[in-house]
This record gives sequence, structure tokens and C-alpha cells, in this order.
Amino acid sequence: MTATIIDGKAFAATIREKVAGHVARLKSEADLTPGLAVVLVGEDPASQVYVRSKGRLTGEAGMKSFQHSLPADTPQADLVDLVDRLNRDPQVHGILVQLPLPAYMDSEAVINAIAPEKDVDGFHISNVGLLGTGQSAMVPCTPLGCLMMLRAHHGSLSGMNAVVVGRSNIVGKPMAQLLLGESCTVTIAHSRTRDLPAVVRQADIVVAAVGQPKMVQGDWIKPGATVIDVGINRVPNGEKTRLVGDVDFDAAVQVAGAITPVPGGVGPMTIACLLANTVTACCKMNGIDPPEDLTA
Ligand SMILES: Nc1nc(=O)c2c([nH]1)NC[C@@H]1CN(c3ccc(C(=O)N[C@@H](CCC(=O)O)C(=O)O)cc3)C=[N+]21
Repeated sequence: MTATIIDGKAFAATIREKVAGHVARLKSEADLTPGLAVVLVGEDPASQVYVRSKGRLTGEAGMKSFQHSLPADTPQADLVDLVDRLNRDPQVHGILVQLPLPAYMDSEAVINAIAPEKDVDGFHISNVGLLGTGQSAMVPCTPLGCLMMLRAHHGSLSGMNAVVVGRSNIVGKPMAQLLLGESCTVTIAHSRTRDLPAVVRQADIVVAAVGQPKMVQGDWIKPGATVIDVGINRVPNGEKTRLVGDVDFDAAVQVAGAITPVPGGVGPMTIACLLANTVTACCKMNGIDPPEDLTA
């Protein structure tokens, strides 16, 4: 018996269709078009590809897309000025500043300059605090996408043992908060965890978010467990490169009950949730109840 493959690509397409439906309704009923601004500093080719695909999918959902590309040596004050302008622009409901920023910048200061209600990444300290206290927050897109797949596969997650491998502010920590909100028993493991394989073997749900190709081995997985692979690692493959996750998929698929592939798992869900968060932000800013099928 091999694991059920959780098809994030197909699931993301259904979410984008729902988003498009809500966008069409906002246009006809409230004369509102949700708008997403994406800001990219520097010329990292992977980031450019990713930003372009976000722009395309934003347009396909009927939303407005605003892209700002700044040179790699842009002073931080100029970036903050742009964020300020976007904060005040009524056509912009969501602002995403692509990370990582150049090393000389203070990323926290830039992120916290985004108006919290337009912070569709959910990285602003007020959204982090709201999520951590169980209040209505803008939820980070990658953990939100992971949660949607887990809910669709399991229904209730109550009482399950969840192990999140990785403690980043953008995935590990918010993922743990969401799973706690679902009444899981949550462990956050990381590079200093003692006997990581033994910790992972306790998990009914494993979320791997460490950024190391194939780090989570097949024999770490409890038979029947659900494995969510957040890793997007580009590794050499002959002349080209290919994407692999943080989980050794070929081994884990033999043991797990369900598993997300890379590519075609978490990545497409992240973008779908970004569009969903932008619709949610647009509704909240205009005193409209946000659609319930798009939020955590
Ligand atoms: N402020 C900010 N917010 C982000 O959400 C953010 C960011 N910065 N910086 C970069 C990372 C990376 N990220 C991805 C999203 C989707 C795919 C995705 O759709 N991947 C496809 C494959 C794409 C390919 O083939 O390259 C897949 O997994 O199937 C990948 C990577 C969002 N990020």
C-alpha cells in the first residue's frame, strides 16, 4: 500500500476558482476589484519567475496586479516610501514584499511598515500576535495552504500528534499556531532537537519546513501518517536543476497514509491562499463580511 498523494495543484485550482467567483461578485455588487501589489528588490531569477506567476494568476482570478521591481541596491528608505504609498493606495488591498530582502536591509522594519490590514503574507507583528492569541488575523499563505489540505484530507484534526520540523517565522511557527488552533498536540522540532527521527515517528501529521533536500527519511515516518512537504529545493540534475522537497518522497510514500508531492503540493496552495487573503483583505477594508470558504 502506498500513500494517497494529496494533489495541491488541483486543490489550488479549485480555490482560485472560488476566489474568481468572489471577485466577480465584489465587482458586480460592490464595484470593487481586489488589488495585489508585489514588490521585488533585486534580480534573483527564481524570485522573478515566482513573482511573474503570481502576477499571472492574480489576473486570471479577475484581480488587479501591481508589480514593482526595484534595483538590488535600493536604499531601505526608498522601499519603505513605496510601501507607504501602497498603504495609502485605495486600489491596493494586499501588499507582498518578496523575501529574502538584500542583506543590508532590516526585513522586520520593512515588513512592519506594511499596513496590517494589507499584510496578505501575515508577517506583520500585529497579525503574528493576533494569530498567536486566537484572534482573527491575516494568516501566512504557506501554513494556511497546508492547513486547508490537512482539513480536506482528515476533517477534524482534534487530538492528533503534529510535528512541525522547522521553526521559521514564515512557516514553522505560524503552522504550529494553526495546528494548536485545530486542537492538535503540537511539537516544533528543529536543528537542535535530540533524536529527531524518534520525535517524527510519534507524529500523525508531519510538516517538514527546513529547507534541506530529502532530510526527512522514509523510516522516520509512522505508518499511515500524513506528510506535508513544504520544501522547495533546487538541486542539480544533469545540465539542469529539479525541485525536491524536504522529505525523501520515494521512501516516505511507501510508509505514509498521505503525502504532498514537490512540485505540485504546497507551492501552488501558497499562491492560491495569497489570492484568497487579498479578497479577504479587500472585504474587511470595505466593511463586507469576508467569504468563509477562504479563511482559516
Ligand atoms: N513575502 C514572501 N511571501 C512568500 O510567500 C514567498 C516569499 N516572500 N519568497 C519566496 C517564497 C517561495 N514561495 C513559493 C510559492 C509558490 C511556489 C510554487 O508554486 N512552486 C511550484 C513549482 C514552481 C517551479 O517549478 O519552480 C510547486 O511547488 O509546484 C514556490 C515558492 C513563496 N514565497
